[in-house]
This record gives sequence, C-alpha cells and structure tokens, in this order.
Amino acid sequence: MDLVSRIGHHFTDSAHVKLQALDLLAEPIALAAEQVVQCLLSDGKVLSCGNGGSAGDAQHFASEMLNRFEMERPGLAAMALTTDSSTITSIANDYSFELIFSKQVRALGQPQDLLLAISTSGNSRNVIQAIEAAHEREMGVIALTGKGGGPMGELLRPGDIHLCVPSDSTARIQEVHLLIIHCLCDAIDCLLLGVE
Ligand SMILES: O=C(CO)[C@@H](O)[C@H](O)[C@H](O)[C@H](O)COP(=O)(O)O
Ligand SMILES: [Zn+2]
Repeated sequence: MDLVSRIGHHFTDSAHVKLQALDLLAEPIALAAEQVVQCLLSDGKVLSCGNGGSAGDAQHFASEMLNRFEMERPGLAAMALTTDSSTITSIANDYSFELIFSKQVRALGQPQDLLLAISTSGNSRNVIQAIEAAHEREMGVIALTGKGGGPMGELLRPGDIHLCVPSDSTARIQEVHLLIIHCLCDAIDCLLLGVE
C-alpha cells in the first residue's frame, strides 16, 4: 500500500471507531461529566494518570481544567500525577514503578475526589494500583480503556464509570480517548455555566 493509501486508511479507520464509540459511550460520557461537576461542587478535585500517550492525555485533561477549554470560566481543580519527575523517579527508584501513581493518590486523595485512570489496554500495573488506592480513599473512578477493558475493567466498582473504546488498536483507542476528554471538558463547562 502506498503512503497516501495508508494515511487514508488511518483516517477512515479512526472515523469509523469514533462513530462506533459514539453509540456506546455518549450516555456514560455525559454521566462522567455530571460526576466531575458534582465532585468540583463538593470541593473535590480530579487526579489523572496514564502511561506514554495516556500520560499526555492525563496532562491534556488537567491543563484544560486548570486553565480553560473553549469557554471563559475560572480554573477547575485537577492534577496530573504524571508530571513531577522528582516524585515519580524517587517512588520508582525507592519502591517500584508500579507505585508511581498509587502513592500520590494515597497522599492527595480525598473521598470527594475522582481519579481519571487512562490505559488503552487496561493492563498497566501502575494505573491498576492507582485505582486500588482511589478505592481505599473512597474516591470514584472514571476509567478510559479499550481492548475490552482488561483487568482495569474488572476492578471497577458500582458507581465508577468505564468508558471502553470498542477497538484493539492502541492508536485508535488513544484518538477516541482525546475526543472523550474534549467532550468531557465541553460538558463540564456547559453544566457549570448553565449553557443549553
Ligand atoms: O502512545 C503510545 C502508542 O500510541 C505509547 O506511548 C503507549 O501509550 C505506551 O506504550 C503505553 O505504555 C501503553 O500503556 P497502556 O495504554 O496499555 O496503559
Ligand atoms: Zn501514540
């Protein structure tokens, strides 16, 4: 296949997975936005985590909360657990890479907070441990996964929200995760600002 055909295939495939995800996930995304707003109105914050491209997604979400998305509004409480290299390297060095997020959740998490846990496979041990720590702290969890959700999906409790992209391709799942994050930011702004 020539390069232009390959690129065409990526675009078509991405659009296709997005439309399939719309049918499955529109309602749970709206529920997740309502859960974030309830958390913020109770003086809670959203802690976000993930590895690789999903670390970027965790930071992308936190920056759009802390700064802004498309509407003018005060900053909202969120924090990516992927950014402090001193904290992350010391936990990984002294204990284990598996604990880089869970130790931060145990230190910062309060029952009114939420964890946004992102993994395309649902297999990442450090994200799984973060969910376990969030449950210990009585926090709710919004999980962004794909590939059927893996062990992460099985770990979720009633009241948690599982947004599982119907694809086995890491790239396609990440593309839908970013779209979900933008839908969440837009819905949160609409709910907070009373926009219909
Ligand atoms: O962005 C990509 C691939 O598109 C990679 O950096 C990818 O995020 C990394 O391999 C992650 O470690 C994968 O972790 P996960 O999504 O399975 O939890
Ligand atoms: Zn990627």
